[in-house]
Amino acid sequence: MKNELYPIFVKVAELNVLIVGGGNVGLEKSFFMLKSSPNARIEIVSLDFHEDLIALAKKHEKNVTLTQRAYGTDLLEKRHLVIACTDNIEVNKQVYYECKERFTLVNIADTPQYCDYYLGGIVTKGNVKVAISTNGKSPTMAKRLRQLFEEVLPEDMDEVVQNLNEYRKTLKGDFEYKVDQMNEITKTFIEKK
Ligand SMILES: C[C@@]1(CC(=O)O)c2cc3[nH]c(cc4nc(cc5[nH]c(cc(n2)[C@H]1CCC(=O)O)[C@@](C)(CC(=O)O)[C@@H]5CCC(=O)O)C(CC(=O)O)=C4CCC(=O)O)c(CCC(=O)O)c3CC(=O)O
Ligand SMILES: NC(=O)C1=CN([C@@H]2O[C@H](COP(=O)(O)OP(=O)(O)OC[C@H]3O[C@@H](n4cnc5c(N)ncnc54)[C@H](O)[C@@H]3O)[C@@H](O)[C@H]2O)C=CC1
Repeated sequence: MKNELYPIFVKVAELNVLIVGGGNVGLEKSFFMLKSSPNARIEIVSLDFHEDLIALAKKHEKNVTLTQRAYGTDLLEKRHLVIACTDNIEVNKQVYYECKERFTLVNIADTPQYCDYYLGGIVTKGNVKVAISTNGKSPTMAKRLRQLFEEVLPEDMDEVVQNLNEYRKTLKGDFEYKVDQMNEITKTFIEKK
């Protein structure tokens, strides 16, 4: 079997994200989304909130709001992405079906059959980001791979891409010439020692 998921890099700071459920799982999902995207615009709705989630929301108070109430369909209005992780399976399923009706992308955390998309392991080095998925087969391995890439991707990775961006601006010539030049100077990166 091969992973056929299609990764895209979404500007969550410009979208409306709803998370339903503010317990352990809600905390984990919010934590990793905010680690990758500190300006993600998120509303978290829950009957009650994990204390670490309250602290996390405070740290990101510009863009993260906590709303204490039960899930209701009205919450889906104007949402791009929804994640549900309540401890009530019926509520999670309701969120899933109501999102599907609206063509809103939905993830019922930790329940692959109720996900339009999966959250991945994410490594960020400045402008460079690597996202990892095991096709839902082993989230623990996604975490381990994330930790591995955090170690092995060089710290100066960001400097390299910044310099390439600057260098490209100095090039005169048509698009094809620029592509050739950019490929030429980055060739050694993949050459075997
Ligand atoms: C399908 C997916 C759907 C989704 O949630 O998006 C999903 C599903 C499930 N997670 C479960 C549990 C755990 N999840 C983690 C951790 C992470 N899970 C994440 C993503 C995903 N989890 C999606 C697939 C991603 C892919 O394609 O690989 C990460 C990468 C991203 C994130 O959560 O933001 C984040 C690591 C972040 C990081 O460290 O970088 C750990 C590890 C730990 O906590 O140490 C455990 C405990 C170990 C265990 O139980 O196996 C269970 C079992 C629940 C049960 O017991 O019933 C299911 C259901 C199932 O596997 O069937
Ligand atoms: N904690 C874990 O690591 C794992 C949890 N799960 C499952 O994931 C689900 C969530 O787990 P936890 O986050 O640990 O549970 P939790 O009990 O810590 O959090 C659930 C949250 O959902 C909220 N909630 C319940 N009904 C609601 C409603 N109608 N509207 C809005 N919010 C509502 C509660 O107020 C609570 O904050 C559970 O079904 C659990 O069995 C699965 C695998 C691992």
